[in-house]
Amino acid sequence: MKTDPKAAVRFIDLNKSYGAVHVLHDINLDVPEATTTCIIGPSGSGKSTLLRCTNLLERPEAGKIMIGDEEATARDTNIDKLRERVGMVFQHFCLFNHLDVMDNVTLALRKVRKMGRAQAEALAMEQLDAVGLKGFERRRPADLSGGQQQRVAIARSLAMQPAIMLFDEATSALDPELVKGVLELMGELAKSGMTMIVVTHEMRFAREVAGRLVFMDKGRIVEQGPPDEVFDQPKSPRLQHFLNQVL
Ligand SMILES: Nc1ncnc2c1ncn2[C@@H]1O[C@H](COP(=O)(O)OP(=O)(O)OP(=O)(O)O)[C@@H](O)[C@H]1O
Repeated sequence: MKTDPKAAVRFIDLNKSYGAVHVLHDINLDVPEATTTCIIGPSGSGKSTLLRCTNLLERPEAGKIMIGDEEATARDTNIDKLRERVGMVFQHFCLFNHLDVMDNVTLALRKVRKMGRAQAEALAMEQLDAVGLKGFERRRPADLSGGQQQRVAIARSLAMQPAIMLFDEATSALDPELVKGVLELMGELAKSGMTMIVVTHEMRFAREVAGRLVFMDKGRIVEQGPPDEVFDQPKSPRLQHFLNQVL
């Protein structure tokens, strides 16, 4: 296989099943550094599963995932350390509703990183400021809009200073008027040089922000390349059919 020497994440012959259902088939993919790789494809094609394997929320039963020079799928991987390096933002935010914004953002810094409260809060303030939520520190998630909750989730991930960020349909649960702001924030993060893998149904975002686009169908990577090429010159009938439906 031809490999990218600067790959931040490398999936090698990855296979994943849920019981008898084989969901990922022989995935081979290099995710370049400092680039946004968008994964698109029909519902149930395995996009989220691939993302969730990347930080071991799911364990593949065959194949390897390399994060830089380290094999994430090795038996002795320290999962906390892996998730410090590989942050993840979910569709449904996954905030702790009984904690305020500041405590949501600082929790992992204090419990996983063992950082003192003052230092953790200073770091959290920087990130809350960066996502436009300065002044919201003492609010509870229930008192925020969905877009603001998603910004808290992004700030929480960024506070851990990850090398790679995973976004799993981060705007799918938002009211339409709140989608734009979160996509803009993700776009800024991409421009800043963060390595990102983004599962999305937002085709405009994928075209404008992605450096690389990956089309999955039925658990396989069917096509990949620069967004303009994938959108404008789809080779496979499956991608052509998908684009006809979503564009
Ligand atoms: N925890 C699970 N247990 C059993 N089957 C699962 C589980 N998670 C996902 N699946 C199945 O695996 C397949 C791939 O699901 P996945 O969520 O990865 O697809 P997707 O492309 O992200 O879909 P969507 O765009 O709808 O989110 C689907 O058939 C789904 O039903």
